Amino acid sequence: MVMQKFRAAAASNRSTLCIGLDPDLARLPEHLTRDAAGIVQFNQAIIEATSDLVCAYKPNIAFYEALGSAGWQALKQTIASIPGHLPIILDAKRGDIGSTAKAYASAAFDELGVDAITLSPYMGYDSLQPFLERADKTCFILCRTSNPGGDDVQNLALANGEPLFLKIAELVAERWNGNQNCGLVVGATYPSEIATIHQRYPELPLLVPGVGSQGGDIGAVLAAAGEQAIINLSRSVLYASSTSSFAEAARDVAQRFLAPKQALNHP
Ligand SMILES: O=c1ccn([C@@H]2O[C@H](COP(=O)(O)O)[C@@H](O)[C@H]2O)c(=O)[nH]1
Repeated sequence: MVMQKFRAAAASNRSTLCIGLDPDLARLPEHLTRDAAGIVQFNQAIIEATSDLVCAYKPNIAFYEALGSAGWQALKQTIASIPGHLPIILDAKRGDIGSTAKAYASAAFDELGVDAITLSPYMGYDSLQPFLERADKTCFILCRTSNPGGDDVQNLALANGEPLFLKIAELVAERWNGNQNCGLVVGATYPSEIATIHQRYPELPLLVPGVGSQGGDIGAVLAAAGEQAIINLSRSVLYASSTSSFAEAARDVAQRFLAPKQALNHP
């Protein structure tokens, strides 16, 4: 079961930090080439500098797809550079009719070989089934996303007065998690919603983006969900410096993230 891989990495590094590998050509350090080769060098330096501080890495597929086939190769090289004991979450937000979902699942789990993926629930069970059936992989399903526009849909009130995102959490916890391989994506920008979700479904791991660049607060997330929160930082770590010491700067940010957390665990 792949959640064991997350737990083992979190325990050995004493960390629930996930670093998002979202390489933006325009923000690469000045000395690197602004192409797929530059991205691989950049990612490898970030991974080398931080692999003892994280419980996972999360490449967002958009940044690689934007470069066409060279980007796909850069993604594969990045994945190959991540130490095998650290889980890789592909942030792809997939979800489509069953036959297409099957191809998406094969691309992620067989071709790329990642451990986990993000999924959109809005086409329902059959659109997720090819992912959920893979008991050795973890599926993080969008529930309450970090962006302000998430309100437009996720906060719509159902007949019982509750917001739609709570129904998504219920579906995941009570119907889609037969293989015990589901988690939820919940934005750090909504800590009280995280607390509600965590209180109702304490067994579900939570992937929490939105800290740092989007304004979410680590302390509030930890108070809301504690050890169940895998907290993602992307831009605030990756672009801590644009100089040749960018990897050291990234490490510093990651260490600063860990400091209050370790204090929490080991008072
Ligand atoms: O609700 C969501 C779901 C996914 N994301 C993704 O996480 C990272 C966040 O990057 P930062 O630079 O730390 O803001 C990025 O890949 C998003 O696409 C999210 O932000 N919110």
